[in-house]
Amino acid sequence: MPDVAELSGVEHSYRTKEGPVPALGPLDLAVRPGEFLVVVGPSGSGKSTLLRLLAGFERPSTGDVTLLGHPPVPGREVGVVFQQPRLFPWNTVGGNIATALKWAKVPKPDRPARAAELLSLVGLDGLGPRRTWEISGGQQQRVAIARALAARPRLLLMDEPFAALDALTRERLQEDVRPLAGDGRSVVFVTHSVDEAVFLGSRVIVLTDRPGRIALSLPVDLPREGLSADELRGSPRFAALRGEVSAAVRATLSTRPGLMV
Ligand SMILES: Nc1ncnc2c1ncn2[C@@H]1O[C@H](COP(=O)(O)OP(=O)(O)OP(=O)(O)O)[C@@H](O)[C@H]1O
Repeated sequence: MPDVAELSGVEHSYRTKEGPVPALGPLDLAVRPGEFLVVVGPSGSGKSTLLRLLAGFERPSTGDVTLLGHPPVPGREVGVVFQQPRLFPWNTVGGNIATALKWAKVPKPDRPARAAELLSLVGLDGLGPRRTWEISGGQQQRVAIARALAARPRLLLMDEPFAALDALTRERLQEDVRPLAGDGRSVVFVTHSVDEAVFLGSRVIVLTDRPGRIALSLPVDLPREGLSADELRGSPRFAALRGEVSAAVRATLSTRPGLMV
């Protein structure tokens, strides 16, 4: 099967008044069908830039980005989830989903059933009529995930989506998001948490300090089914992988002055 997305020879700099700021690359990366790719790296190493390139929000300064064989078109073909849910506050949970289904050009008669299916997928059955301020932060982020899945994207991009949540809610969401990659869908997920990376990823890449290049690309050989979340997190293999990723992250910081994570 062809790769879902590909970056070849990509470098990206932002133009500023003081001159170009190199943010990413040179870098080659393929997102494979069904993979859960987690990106870890120091602050400012270009993780969000990588997602912005995949979403088509930015064009690379050098090299090529392709999504399903052509340059990505912003707002189409990928679903994006940010750190903040960014829901429409004047709308209900169901209304937020309905708007996404409308944008995704789902025929009107099909929308109620599809909205119910999406809410069920993210564990929010029956919460359609609630206002967005009547649900918790974790539930709001679940709505954001459902909304991002409305158009059945082949690629879901998630930029530190759980960073603002408490530890317990975060673990619950990790457990629910882990199965989202698979048949017909790949996920690229950015996080600062090594534990989160190893738990979620079928592959973890570690970026170097800015401009981010690939310091480590590590397949995660933990079972995707059959073990409970606690069993996975407590397994010796999980600890070994976490150690490997942590060491690579520490190595990227070793050249930095002072304390920066
Ligand atoms: N619009 C912009 N204009 C100028 N420089 C930018 C812009 N966006 C990002 N940068 C710079 O590019 C570099 C990479 O930024 P990016 O946000 O991709 O990093 P990151 O790894 O996601 O960081 P963090 O972990 O802190 O969210 C940083 O040095 C940042 O300051």
